[in-house]
Amino acid sequence: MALRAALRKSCALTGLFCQLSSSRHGRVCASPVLVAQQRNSSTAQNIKLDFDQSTGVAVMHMQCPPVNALSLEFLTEICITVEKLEMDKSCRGLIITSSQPKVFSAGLDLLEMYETSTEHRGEFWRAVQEMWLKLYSSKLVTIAAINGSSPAGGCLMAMTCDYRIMADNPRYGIGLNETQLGMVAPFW
Ligand SMILES: CCCCCCCC/C=C\C/C=C/C(=O)SCCNC(=O)CCNC(=O)[C@H](O)C(C)(C)COP(=O)(O)OP(=O)(O)OC[C@H]1O[C@@H](n2cnc3c(N)ncnc32)[C@H](O)[C@@H]1OP(=O)(O)O
Repeated sequence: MALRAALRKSCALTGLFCQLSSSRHGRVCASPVLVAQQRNSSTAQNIKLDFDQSTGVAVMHMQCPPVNALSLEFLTEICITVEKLEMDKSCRGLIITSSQPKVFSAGLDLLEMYETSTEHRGEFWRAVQEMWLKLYSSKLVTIAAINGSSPAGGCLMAMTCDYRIMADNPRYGIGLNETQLGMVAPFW
């Protein structure tokens, strides 16, 4: 709550918060095709991007059903979207939120690690690393608007943003729980 109050006082971020409730004024950006093709991935189907050029604020709605699990494809889409926004000089802030009910992101897609090849897992973990490094080092002001549960990789994603705001609902959990799955994140 203190964070939210502090942020509300910040003139620089006023536009970003307005965007949370006014994305209908935004325009939808083109799909990030280029890098997707380089990576042999499909275009962004799991992200709805509202970008209001008058405020310079983009809202990335994650809509990868059912729970925004971070698959290789979805991680790639997220990275490409951030890259494209960073290349747009009129963009200064990014809000990341979820279109899925009750879940911000369920974290890494467990199916990417189950009975997949060593090579695939290598590519997957590189994409994980790239996602959080890209967000963490972004020149954009980044805000995670956490409107649902956000375990493990979902929490990581939120942590790498500059600010986090979480819906006040006791049913929504957030934290680094991956060790409970016997999972230790690799070094980077
Ligand atoms: C600043 C740098 C610091 C570095 C720190 C390092 C941090 C470590 C980095 C990475 C490690 C991260 C590892 C992971 O993320 S592993 C994944 C961990 N995630 C979980 O354990 C979440 C498990 N899921 C849940 O708890 C719940 O599903 C829920 C709360 C997200 C949603 O609950 P609910 O609405 O009740 O839905 P369901 O449980 O019924 O699920 C619906 C559907 O979705 C499937 N599903 C859920 N989670 C995942 C997932 N992670 N991957 C793939 N699929 C998932 C679930 O199986 C259901 O499928 P269905 O039966 O076919 O319908």
